[in-house]
Amino acid sequence: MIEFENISKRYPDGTVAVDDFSLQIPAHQTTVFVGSSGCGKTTLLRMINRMVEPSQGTVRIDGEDIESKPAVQLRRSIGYVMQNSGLLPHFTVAENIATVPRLMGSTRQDSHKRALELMETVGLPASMAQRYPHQLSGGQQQRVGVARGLAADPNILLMDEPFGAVDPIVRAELQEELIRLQKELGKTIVFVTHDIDEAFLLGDQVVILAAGAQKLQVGSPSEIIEHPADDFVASFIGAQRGARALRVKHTEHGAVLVDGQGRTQGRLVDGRDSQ
Ligand SMILES: Nc1ncnc2c1ncn2[C@@H]1O[C@H](COP(=O)(O)OP(=O)(O)OP(=O)(O)O)[C@@H](O)[C@H]1O
Repeated sequence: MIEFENISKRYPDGTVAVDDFSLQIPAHQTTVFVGSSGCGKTTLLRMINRMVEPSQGTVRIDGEDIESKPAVQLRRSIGYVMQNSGLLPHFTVAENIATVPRLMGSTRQDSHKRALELMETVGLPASMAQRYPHQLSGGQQQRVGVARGLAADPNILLMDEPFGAVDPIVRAELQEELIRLQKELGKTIVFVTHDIDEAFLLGDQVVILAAGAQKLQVGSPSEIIEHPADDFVASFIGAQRGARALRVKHTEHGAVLVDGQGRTQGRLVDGRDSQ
């Protein structure tokens, strides 16, 4: 479990990016920080692996204050995937993935083997191992980024808008792939996005944030959709429009559900809760 306790971050120029933020992030689940640009999502994420040091407060991992751990060691033990994959342009795919195991002391041969295993895990053919990042599509580069994030077999994986720069079709593919991976690996994932649909799709716990990392609501997607904390959250999650504004339409073959654009989304099979 990751805990933020009364965390604030004031940057040297005086910007208060995070103002007294507390949260518990359960292990083996996906927690998503969602909010508009500049609300402090990246700052929060980077305080988990000490890329950013808080001005006040404590971050704990499994009960232990992370300040007690050397920053470099902590950073290497936590996976980090960022928006533009962050791949080293003069390293091949395999070399990019193998960097972390190499830094952690694995032999060249073992690290290469690990890189090939991870390529398979994230759905990349082994034939791409010797390519350079510029010889891959944006979606493939992001897969390499995810493989690299997993290379140290971390318990925690931090993902900062990892699918923000790819087109919607590839994005949907990567999201499905992450859901599949997470079922298999059960990591503690902390994911940052400004896309509420992505947050609801991927998050077990969704944290809706406003400026200064102010928590507007924390809950499962169902809790938030069923009980938005206030009108602002209701409007932010699009409760009254688009894919979440479902209406019942009666047809001669029974009731169907129609979204805000009038498109049929499914058939109403039963009035009771179903799991
Ligand atoms: N190194 C820095 N020095 C000064 N201010 C910073 C620094 N990094 C971030 N900020 C400011 O802190 C606030 C929060 O930034 P942060 O990057 O955490 O937000 P974000 O929610 O991740 O935004 P985005 O979605 O645009 O990436 C913003 O006002 C930003 O300008």
